[in-house]
Amino acid sequence: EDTQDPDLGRDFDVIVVGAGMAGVTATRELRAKGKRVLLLEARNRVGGRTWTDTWNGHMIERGGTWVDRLQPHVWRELNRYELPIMADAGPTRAFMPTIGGFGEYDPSVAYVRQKELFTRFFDRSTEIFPEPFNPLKRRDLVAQFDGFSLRDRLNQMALRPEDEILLTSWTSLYGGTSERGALTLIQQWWALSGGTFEGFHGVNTYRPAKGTVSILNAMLAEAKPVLKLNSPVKSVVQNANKVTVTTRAGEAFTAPEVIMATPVNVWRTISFSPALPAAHQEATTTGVGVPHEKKLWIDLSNPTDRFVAEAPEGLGYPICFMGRFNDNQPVVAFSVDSTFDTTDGNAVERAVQKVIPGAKMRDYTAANWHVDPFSLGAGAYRQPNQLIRLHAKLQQPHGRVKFAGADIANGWNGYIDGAIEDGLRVAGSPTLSGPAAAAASAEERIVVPAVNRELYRGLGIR
Ligand SMILES: Cc1cc2nc3c(=O)[nH]c(=O)nc-3n(C[C@H](O)[C@H](O)[C@H](O)COP(=O)(O)OP(=O)(O)OC[C@H]3O[C@@H](n4cnc5c(N)ncnc54)[C@H](O)[C@@H]3O)c2cc1C
Repeated sequence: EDTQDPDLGRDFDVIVVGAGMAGVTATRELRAKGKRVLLLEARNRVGGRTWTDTWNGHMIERGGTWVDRLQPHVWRELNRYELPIMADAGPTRAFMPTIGGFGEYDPSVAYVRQKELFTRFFDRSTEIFPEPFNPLKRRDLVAQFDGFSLRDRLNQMALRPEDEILLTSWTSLYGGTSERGALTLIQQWWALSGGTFEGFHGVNTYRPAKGTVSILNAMLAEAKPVLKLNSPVKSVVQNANKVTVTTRAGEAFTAPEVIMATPVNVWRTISFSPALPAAHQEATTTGVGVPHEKKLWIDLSNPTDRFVAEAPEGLGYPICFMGRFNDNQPVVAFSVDSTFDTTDGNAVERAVQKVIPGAKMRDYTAANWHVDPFSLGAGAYRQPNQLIRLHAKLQQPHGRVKFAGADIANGWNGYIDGAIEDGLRVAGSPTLSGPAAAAASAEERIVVPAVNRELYRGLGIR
């Protein structure tokens, strides 16, 4: 829908490539500054790695879901547009790994031991990230830990097996594998969460009641850019005066400035002239998005109650995390297992039954973010040494081409909040940290359902 001047034609002030949270935020900011903006999106929808969809009559999020007041950029947007949020009701049963299989617990007691272990795991995190929106503030300390994988940290702790398996559902899910993921990113998230277990897990409690897409729709309604869907960009060619962006269909547009708000992993599928700088090439080749991540929505006829299950890494569980968080909603499950074929319904049911023997599946749907050509991975998760080697460089422009996204954000890297933060940054708008972040987190123009932060994930009180 062309809501800007229809005579704009093919020449714009700025072309933004990618209508995820970062690209849409940058677009809104640039429109507020009076720029003529073309927003080019490859898919037939906005949202990218957030995707509010309908399945069997349920509203589901196939990608990013949870938001929290500790995430000031997204919190400010929810308040700005007065978008309602809901709290998950939370599980009534927790299945936690034990050496002999799974133990079933009351959620209020299931996490006592895990809290102790997490707190030890994160040890010096708030010292390493004293200003968590400025990850290189203590570059000297970061340098001591940046080479560590999550697995290195687990090994260093020399845990008893019955304790280690309480952590590896999380280290595998976040890192893709514990070997692949960098310790420093999860340490930074811990610092962003206030350095507590309740904060760290609590950020997965609230969700936009009308879907993550409600944030994007509100921004787009305000910005009214020229938005072209179904327009995958094939090449980005710059000369001294302008940049020409060409879609796979051969449509060409020009602007003096281009913002690449696609996932880092997708850069390698786009032809840049001149070629990308070395750091950008390294990042897109080695990858930052969690590989092989699949998110499934599963309709189980048994069990039908609210539960959560965490499966350890390396013991043959294709699903590492699974739960029903609200009554009468399908079960959500995550997998980072490269061998798990989610097109095979029998394999999916077997994977569920590995965690809950006797479970019965009626139907399921899966999003495989790794094979999706416009994400080539799930949420970002850095690998060891990428923070010091690459982070600052990836935010640098390449001539007239700038880069944005959750994958390269300063604060909540890999989250919706990071995408919004980085959209602000690339558009030259202030980002939030310190007292400004605290003020945004304190905003209460929306109703915030009460939750009990003493309980795992801040269970909703119903
Ligand atoms: C399964 C899953 C669960 C998650 N859970 C959470 C969560 O609970 N909370 C949270 O905060 N975050 C979560 N995340 C992370 C969060 O969704 C992302 O970090 C964030 O949405 C990324 O936003 P972005 O704008 O940086 O990138 P994207 O959302 O990937 O946007 C990039 C856009 O670029 C487009 N594009 C790609 N290639 C081209 C091309 N060649 N031409 C034109 N356009 C192109 C894409 O289609 C896309 O729309 C999750 C992610 C996944 C995958």
